[in-house]
Amino acid sequence: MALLEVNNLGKHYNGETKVLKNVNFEVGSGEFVSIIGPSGAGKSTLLRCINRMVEISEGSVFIDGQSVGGMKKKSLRSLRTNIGMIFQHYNLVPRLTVIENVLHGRFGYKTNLQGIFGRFTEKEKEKAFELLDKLGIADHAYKRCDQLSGGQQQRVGICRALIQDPKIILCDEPIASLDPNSSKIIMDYLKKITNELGITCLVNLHQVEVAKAYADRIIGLKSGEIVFDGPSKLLYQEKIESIYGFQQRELITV
Ligand SMILES: Nc1ncnc2c1ncn2[C@@H]1O[C@H](COP(=O)(O)OP(=O)(O)OP(=O)(O)O)[C@@H](O)[C@H]1O
Repeated sequence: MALLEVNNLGKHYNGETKVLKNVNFEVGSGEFVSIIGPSGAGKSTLLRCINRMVEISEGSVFIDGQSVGGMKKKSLRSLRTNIGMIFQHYNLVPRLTVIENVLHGRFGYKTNLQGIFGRFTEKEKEKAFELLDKLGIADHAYKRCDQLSGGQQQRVGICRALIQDPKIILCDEPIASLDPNSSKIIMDYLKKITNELGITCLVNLHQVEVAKAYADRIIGLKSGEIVFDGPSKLLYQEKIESIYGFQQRELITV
């Protein structure tokens, strides 16, 4: 059984034009898949449907055999402990420290009261330090997050996702705000997570050349439809141009 199954997924916002149309694919454990496509193709919406940050309009999404669409609040909260999220703008709490932000990744396992009072076990704190150390930012543990560079903040985002013990990590343009050096560090870590921990990574990317360099498999979206799904090495220039259109040719260097 695939870890993620997306069946005939359709999505419209407010009953208007369909943003996703009949999207079908499966992703197995430990796969590193990149989703590419022009602006507005529906990449973010697809990730949001998978963890139900937005409601699914048609079709179904299964994670580990559980249907995401039909879930009540409590089951959804429990399911989401399996899904790490990494965002373009990090989504950290800027005035809190690095370590506090990482520990936020454990909220899904806490009662509301434990969460409010920030009650974390020694084991959780040790794990948080261990992760920060692995990502090379343990020295910053007690700094406020807004004192860190973008690349460092994204590493905090990765630690926050990992401390959840997720089965899958959804990354929505994780390097769109970063310079090339920081982007490489982040992509290397994401790849490492998949290779060493067997965690599935689904990564939305604008940069086709990065997707080709890192992903085993690429899914190309255009106007809400899958127009390519296959090994990265089979995504040829012609297909890339048909996904993005000729006018954007200069933006795509492969
Ligand atoms: N909350 C919303 N309400 C209404 N329309 C939305 C909403 N979110 C996205 N859309 C529309 O859905 C379409 C797909 O948007 P989405 O953000 O999923 O695309 P994307 O491929 O991730 O784009 P980008 O690469 O620019 O982030 C766009 O036309 C967008 O305007």
